[in-house]
Amino acid sequence: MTGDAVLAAAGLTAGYQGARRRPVAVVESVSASLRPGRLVCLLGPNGAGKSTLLRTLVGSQPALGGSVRLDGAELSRLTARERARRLAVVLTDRVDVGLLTARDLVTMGRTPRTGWFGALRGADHDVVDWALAAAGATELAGRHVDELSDGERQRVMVARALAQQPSVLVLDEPTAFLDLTRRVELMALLRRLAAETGLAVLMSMHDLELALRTADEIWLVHPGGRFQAGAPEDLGADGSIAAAYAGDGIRFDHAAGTFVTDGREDGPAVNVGGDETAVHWARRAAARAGVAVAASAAHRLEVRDGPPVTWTLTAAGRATSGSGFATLHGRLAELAPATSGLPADPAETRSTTP
Ligand SMILES: Nc1ncnc2c1ncn2[C@@H]1O[C@H](COP(=O)(O)OP(=O)(O)OP(=O)(O)O)[C@@H](O)[C@H]1O
Repeated sequence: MTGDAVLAAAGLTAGYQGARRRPVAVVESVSASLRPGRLVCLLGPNGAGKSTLLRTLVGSQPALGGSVRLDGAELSRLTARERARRLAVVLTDRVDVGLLTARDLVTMGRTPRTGWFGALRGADHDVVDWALAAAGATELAGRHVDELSDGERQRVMVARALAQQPSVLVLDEPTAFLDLTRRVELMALLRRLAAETGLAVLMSMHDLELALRTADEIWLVHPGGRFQAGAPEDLGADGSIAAAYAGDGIRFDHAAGTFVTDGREDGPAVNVGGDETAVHWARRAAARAGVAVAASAAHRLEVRDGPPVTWTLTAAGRATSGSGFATLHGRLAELAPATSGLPADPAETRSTTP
C-alpha cells in the first residue's frame, strides 16, 4: 500500500511512557503514506495528538507500536545524519540564533551533507542560493535572523530546511504566528515547491479552511486518537471534519465549509439555490447567522447574482425578498434564536414583566 511513498506509517501508535513506564497511546492505528510532490495537512482539535504524531513520524520520539519507513528504510534504524539527508523538520519554537545572518542559518542546512567541519564547495553555495530563492528569502540573506519578522523568519527556516535537499519536509504549525496574507503566501510557496521539485510536504495546522482549500490530502486526528486520511472534499462532505471539531458552542458546517458558532445540530436550517456565486456567499451568510445549510431544510432561500444580489427567503409559508447580503443576514439571523449566552437585558426583562 505504500507504493512510491517517501514517508509511510503502518499500524503506528504514537504516545508516551506514562507512570511506571506504562505506555499511553495518544494516536492509534495510523496507516498512511506521503508521496513525492504531495502536500498533506495534519488537522485535529487542540490536544488530539498532532504534535505527538508528527514527532513520532520524524523519529524524535519512539513509536509505541507499528512502523515508520523513510524512503523505504525503517526510520528507527537510520542514523541522525541519514535521516537529515532525507527529512527536514521545521518547528515553530523560536531558537536563539545569536547574530547569525539568514544566509549563515540557511548554510547550516547543508551540514548533514558536508559535516560540521566539511568545507562548502561551489555546488553547496549554489544550493543555498537556490533554497533562499525558492523560499522567497533572497532579499533577507544579509539580515540578522533575530531582527526578522515572524513571517520573514519562517521563510528563512523553510529555506534552511530546503538547503538540506530533503525528500520530505515536515512542518509543525508553520502558519501559527502569521497574519492571513502571510499564511496564504506560505501555503502557496509550499504548494509550488511540492509541484515543481517533487518535495513531499507534511504540515500540521489549525487553519481548517485554508488546509481544505490547499492540501492534496488531509490527515485527521479525532479527539480520542482515531486517525483518518482522505481527500479534503471527502472528509469535509462526509462530516468527518465536522465530527472531529464538534465542540461546545462551535461546529463546522460541512455544507458551507465554515465554522459557525451555533453548536446545536437541531438549529434552524435553510435550503439554498440559485446562481452559483450568489449561492456561495449566501452559504457563508447563513453560517455567520448560525443557520445550517441542508437540502432537506423546510426553509428555502433563492439567490440571484447581482449586483446587487437579490434574494427570496420562504420560511414558515411566508416569502420575504430583498437585495444585498446585509439584509439577508439580518433576516436569516431572525431564524436562529440568540445563542450568545449573555444574560438578558434587565430593561427588557422589566418591560415584559406585568
Ligand atoms: N510528554 C508528554 N507526556 C505525557 N502526555 C503528553 C506529553 N506531551 C503531550 N501529552 C499529551 O498528549 C495529548 C496530545 O498532545 P499533542 O501536543 O500531541 O496535541 P496537539 O493535537 O498537537 O495539540 P495542539 O493543537 O494544542 O498543539 C495531550 O493530551 C497532551 O496533554
